Amino acid sequence: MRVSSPKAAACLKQAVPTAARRRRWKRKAMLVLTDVSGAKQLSVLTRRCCLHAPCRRGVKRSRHRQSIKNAATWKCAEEVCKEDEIMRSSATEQDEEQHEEENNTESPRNSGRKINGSHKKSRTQENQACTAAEIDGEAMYTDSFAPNGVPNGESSQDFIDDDAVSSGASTRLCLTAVNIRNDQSIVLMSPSQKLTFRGRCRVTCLYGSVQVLGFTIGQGQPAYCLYSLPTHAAMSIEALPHCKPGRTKREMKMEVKAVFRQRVPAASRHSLMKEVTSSCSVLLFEHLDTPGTVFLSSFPEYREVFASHSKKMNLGKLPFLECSALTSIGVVPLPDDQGITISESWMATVQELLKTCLEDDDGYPIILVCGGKNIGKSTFHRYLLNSLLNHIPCVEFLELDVGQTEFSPPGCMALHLVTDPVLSPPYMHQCEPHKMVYYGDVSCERDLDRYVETVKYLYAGYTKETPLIINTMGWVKGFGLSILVDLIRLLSPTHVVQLGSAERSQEPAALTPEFVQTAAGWQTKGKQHIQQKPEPLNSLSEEEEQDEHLNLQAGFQRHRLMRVQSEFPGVGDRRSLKFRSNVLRDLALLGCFSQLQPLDTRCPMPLHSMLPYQVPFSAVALQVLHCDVTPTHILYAANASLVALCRIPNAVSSQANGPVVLPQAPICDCFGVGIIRGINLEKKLYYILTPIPVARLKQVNCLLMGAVTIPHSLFRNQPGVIGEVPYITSDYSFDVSGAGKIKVGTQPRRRGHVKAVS
Ligand SMILES: Nc1ncnc2c1ncn2[C@@H]1O[C@H](COP(=O)(O)OP(=O)(O)OP(=O)(O)O)[C@@H](O)[C@H]1O
Repeated sequence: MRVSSPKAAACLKQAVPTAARRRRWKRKAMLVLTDVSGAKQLSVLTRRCCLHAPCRRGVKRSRHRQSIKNAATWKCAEEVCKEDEIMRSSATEQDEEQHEEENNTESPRNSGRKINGSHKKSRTQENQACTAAEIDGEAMYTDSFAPNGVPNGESSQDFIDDDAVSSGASTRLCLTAVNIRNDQSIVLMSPSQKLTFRGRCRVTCLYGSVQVLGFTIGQGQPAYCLYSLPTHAAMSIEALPHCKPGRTKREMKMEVKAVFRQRVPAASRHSLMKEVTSSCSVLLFEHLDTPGTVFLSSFPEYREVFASHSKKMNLGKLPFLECSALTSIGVVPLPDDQGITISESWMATVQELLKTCLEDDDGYPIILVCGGKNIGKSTFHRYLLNSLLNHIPCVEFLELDVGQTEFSPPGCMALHLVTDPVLSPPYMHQCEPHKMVYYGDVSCERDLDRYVETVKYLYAGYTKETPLIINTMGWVKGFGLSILVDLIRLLSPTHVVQLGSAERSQEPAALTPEFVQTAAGWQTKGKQHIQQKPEPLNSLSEEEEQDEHLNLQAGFQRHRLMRVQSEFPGVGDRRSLKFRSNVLRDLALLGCFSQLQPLDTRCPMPLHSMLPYQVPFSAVALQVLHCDVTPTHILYAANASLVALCRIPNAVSSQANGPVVLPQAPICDCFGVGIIRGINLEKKLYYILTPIPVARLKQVNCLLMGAVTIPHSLFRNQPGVIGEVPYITSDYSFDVSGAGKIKVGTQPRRRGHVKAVS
């Protein structure tokens, strides 16, 4: 945001302490969104900034202004947007219907958005539509049939040269892969054959079955979108052995040929037929572009993550295997050692948990996954989720890692009902939670009590009708360990999976039931602690009563400890990560906002060109989490901020003039996040951009702000803006108030210490 008017500068000077203004001016510094309260970004509130939201290219500024003119609640904002016709398509119910229709006739390039159970049908329909189009449209495509210099009509079966792999040179792949159309290839895989790759694709299993990250994709299942992106270890597709009782090899071969007749153009069929065996699996690979990939790759800093040509694919010095039938659709095969390493203990643990889930009659297991940072917790729970989804339709997932969330935006804690396999990094599968609370920071250090209370609130939503997987933080020492002990006591998991590594010199203590019974928690106390306490002479004090209650509530149920050794290269070493966790968080937030994109991937829309909702001050209450902001400054903190859109049980009492400020930070339902992109002081309106469905928005009556910030790339990349770029300046003096950060100590203090101070 620019501070160009003296009025704005004066306003900022008044609002912000002098200490906060001092920061060295860097030429071309982009952000004037600075810290007024230790955790919050501040931006200057001027009418100019609020009203001059940049226009979408091709839409006249005056018309744009007109469209955001009407004061309205969430509901009315929707109507205004409909009238204006430039509202992003996914926001309105009307458009949702339209999307459904579009989905059914979607081309392979457009599909691939995270699909939950209710969409499964449409995905199948989509496949059917695609099949019909393929058959009808055979003549429309030129059959590309020249992989690896093989002339048209011959298959690209090649063999790996081990020396070449170890020397880092590209080599050929021992797979039959044939390019059948511009963006489609058929791959034949023998049992146990593996394809480890980078890139993204839609995969349909036409015959046999394969396994990807623990999930089995078989014949007759819908297409699945696979994202093996350089932010995470490479994904592998492994063909499974299959036999059909009562059928001869010849009959099975005939079945494969029948599939080819249905799906493969005549010109490509012949060479494929030559390679078919009765035990092979047949996969259809399709090029994949989704609104999410197109939106994220529109940011220069993330283009490499999605680049679909091998040279640009951020492979670095990785050897890649030549297979033009795959590279032409955006998939680069790699040697298998680049994929996920599955240790013996990992596999044994998954098998045993599967057995428990499927065979135990004493209710479903509650599985808590824990371990240090970058030890492989997320990769393990993805594999476990996928393995369970092979057998049961739904698994519940409790997200307690606020810094590295799986399905929800960073800073949120959530309970999810997972019905679809997890075959992508978190930023490609952000989805609606069953129950969610905004914690408001990427670490729980600032307020451990709020963290534990939020856990209890979310756990109350667990249906107990499916297995539950709990993802925890990588903070397992000091207070982090106390919190982990609390979690085990409060949630009473049946199984605790503790990941560790032989390569780490200092491993945290084994979380055996005995250890958990005696260790000190943050809110709960261990057995020893209770025994050591002198018997109360009279009645219990209020605090002791609460402790007793928590210990009773915890119940100290004995869990089964399962230790998993992670054995992948660079385990637990942050330096070995190619992408830092803050980059992954930014990607996750952009992933959320990519849901605003139109389905037509040819024209991605930058966020600043989208029409925001307008919300009256009186309709929503505000609060800043983890720090105190005086009510008179709250709008400074709110403008150009990331906000959580929440529902509090009490009605919001409207204030005559200003914003409604909550006295305390509530623990309440959160529906997702948005960006306050402007505030109109005259009309008393917030302008908010959010991908949350309209039906949910109608329930929102509270906006919470925390220490999670808008990705800077959103400010830096505002294409199509002519002249001054909103929110950014290269002409800014850091002598102006608000230009510096106030650093707030985040070390939590023991309860006793807090008391001693008070
Ligand atoms: N079994 C594995 N084989 C190969 N690479 C792995 C494996 N497990 C994890 N990795 C890689 O290590 C990195 C960290 O993995 P992951 O995110 O699963 O760890 P984490 O413990 O959940 O991390 P955090 O503490 O940040 O939550 C990722 O790049 C991931 O792809």
